[in-house]
Amino acid sequence: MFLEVQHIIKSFGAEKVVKDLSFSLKAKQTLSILGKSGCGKTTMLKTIGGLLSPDSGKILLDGEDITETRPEKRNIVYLYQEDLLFPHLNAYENIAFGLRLKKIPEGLIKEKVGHMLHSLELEGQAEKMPNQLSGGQRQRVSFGRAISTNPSLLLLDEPFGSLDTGTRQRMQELFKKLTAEYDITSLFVTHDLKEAVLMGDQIGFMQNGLLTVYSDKKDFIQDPQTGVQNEIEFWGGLR
Ligand SMILES: Nc1ncnc2c1ncn2[C@@H]1O[C@H](COP(=O)(O)OP(=O)(O)OP(=O)(O)O)[C@@H](O)[C@H]1O
Repeated sequence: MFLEVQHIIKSFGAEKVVKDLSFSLKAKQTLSILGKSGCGKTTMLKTIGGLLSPDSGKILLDGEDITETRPEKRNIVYLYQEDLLFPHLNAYENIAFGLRLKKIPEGLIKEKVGHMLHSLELEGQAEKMPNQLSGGQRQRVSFGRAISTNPSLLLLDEPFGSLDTGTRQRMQELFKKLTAEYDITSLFVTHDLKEAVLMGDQIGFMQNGLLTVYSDKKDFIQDPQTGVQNEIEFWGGLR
């Protein structure tokens, strides 16, 4: 398995927020994680990304134990809803930022950013500053910046939460396309049931710091805890 999370526990004071978290994920797959506010999703992502240290447990990425590795050395990108672009850099430079840090030659940066802008359907927006872009366009630039450096793992924390329904739907389609094109392995946290089903190759449900990963989408749909059955009954009741 590409990502292996083994018995992670994380507490804040007396509050045990992540309880014995264990799961694994194959390369190039997306695990979507659904859960109510406060159940520990962000804490889980931050622990995997290295922004928080677990009390105990292990994290292996591509066979390497990264539990103690500093966040900037993990090759993991954490992307969240309010993720800010650099306000003084235009769309092109925001995407190029990580590549410049890696000292990639200018010609190659031009090629990679050009390709990314095309994939993100942002041609013609390259020169715009963040405050001249729409919310959905800014989100796409953030996304481009996150994946342009080919991270081993992408952690997405409710990335489309602030977008209107139509834009959100287009971002979901674009995300699917880009994860396939850039061979991305990701954890996708969302409050949205439909989004969880659409985005995940696998689905997990988190409740009170405990994560259940379903081997099959059908099991997820049938489990009364996940809320899918309520949803089906609601829509069925309107017929
Ligand atoms: N730095 C911290 N110090 C103390 N408690 C914290 C800290 N960060 C999170 N918590 C607590 O841990 C619990 C889980 O928070 P977390 O942010 O992981 O939830 P979440 O599932 O991501 O929620 P949401 O969907 O609302 O973002 C909450 O009770 C929160 O108050």
